[in-house]
Amino acid sequence: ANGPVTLWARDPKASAAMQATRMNAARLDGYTLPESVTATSDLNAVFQADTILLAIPTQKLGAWLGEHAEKLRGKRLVACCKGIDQTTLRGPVALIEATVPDAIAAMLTGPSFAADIAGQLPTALTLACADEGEGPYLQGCLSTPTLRLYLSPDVIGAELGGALKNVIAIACGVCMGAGYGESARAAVITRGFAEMRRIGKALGADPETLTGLSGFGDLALTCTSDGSRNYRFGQSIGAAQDFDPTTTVEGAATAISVSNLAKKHDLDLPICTVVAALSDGSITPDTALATLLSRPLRKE
Ligand SMILES: NC(=O)C1=CN([C@@H]2O[C@H](COP(=O)(O)OP(=O)(O)OC[C@H]3O[C@@H](n4cnc5c(N)ncnc54)[C@H](OP(=O)(O)O)[C@@H]3O)[C@@H](O)[C@H]2O)C=CC1
Ligand SMILES: O=C(CO)COP(=O)(O)O
Repeated sequence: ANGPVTLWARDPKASAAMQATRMNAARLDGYTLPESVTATSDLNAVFQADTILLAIPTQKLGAWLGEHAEKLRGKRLVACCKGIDQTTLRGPVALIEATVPDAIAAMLTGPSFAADIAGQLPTALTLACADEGEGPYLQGCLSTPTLRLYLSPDVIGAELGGALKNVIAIACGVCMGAGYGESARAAVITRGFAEMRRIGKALGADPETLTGLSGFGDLALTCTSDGSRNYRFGQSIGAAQDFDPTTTVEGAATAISVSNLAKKHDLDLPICTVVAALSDGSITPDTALATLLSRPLRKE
């Protein structure tokens, strides 16, 4: 809405259809693109911009950045994806910093279904940027009358909140799909949030960030709504139903990254660990439940 904006998609047919129909029928049907948006599959149009929002799924982001690193030098690169890369155990901002070191890296994250933003429903997000000069600029140019951005310097906390809430959302979906009940789901949200804070502490996040929109806020949305693909993926595991394998479910891959982070930093992360095993089908929901309930009793 604050365009002009170029919307790049790798598929020329998809971008041509978007430009012609002003709709993205495959990904976000029913919403009209603002006039200020031009869809293209020409990467040179992207490289002409000074500010680029990256909405490629996290597991694909590192390779894309590596391929185009030279052209991205000095740009403002705002990551919109939520996950932890399995190969490097880095979040999206850390991937940018490692691949394009002289870019200005930022993270846009928080509770926001794409359809809600496209429908101009009121939404509040975190814009995290460690650069004190560029953060307020990005906050200003990406805010709209219905999209309210809160600025944070804590990119590590913002990355972790968005990545980890997807893992906990899968656990909540399993809980509801298997019929374990809403009290159990509340326990998973709360103890999952404890795991998020534990990881945050180990990796140097500001604890306040995880209580904000990018952590608690997104956890609240994603763990309670079947608008979330991660939650629906969990529901399908819980109910032993099929799930469309082409759907983007960031939490499944991120759960494996988190299990590896747990080993690396010697962290006790029981919910994230069972989500990794549930996602690849190596344990059943009942085994996951028994594993969690048989742990030694402890202080809260
Ligand atoms: N949808 C939502 O409500 C929200 C999503 N996010 C985050 O945004 C990120 C993307 O999710 P979302 O847009 O919903 O996912 P979708 O599955 O709807 O779209 C993914 C897009 O990424 C493209 N893509 C995939 N791999 C590559 C690649 N290697 N190179 C270039 N483009 C690629 C796909 O292209 P193609 O069509 O050609 O496959 C597609 O256009 C995720 O991290 C998600 O967590 C964050 C907040 C809200
Ligand atoms: O991140 C999101 C909402 O904030 C979207 O969640 P899903 O990826 O689970 O659909």
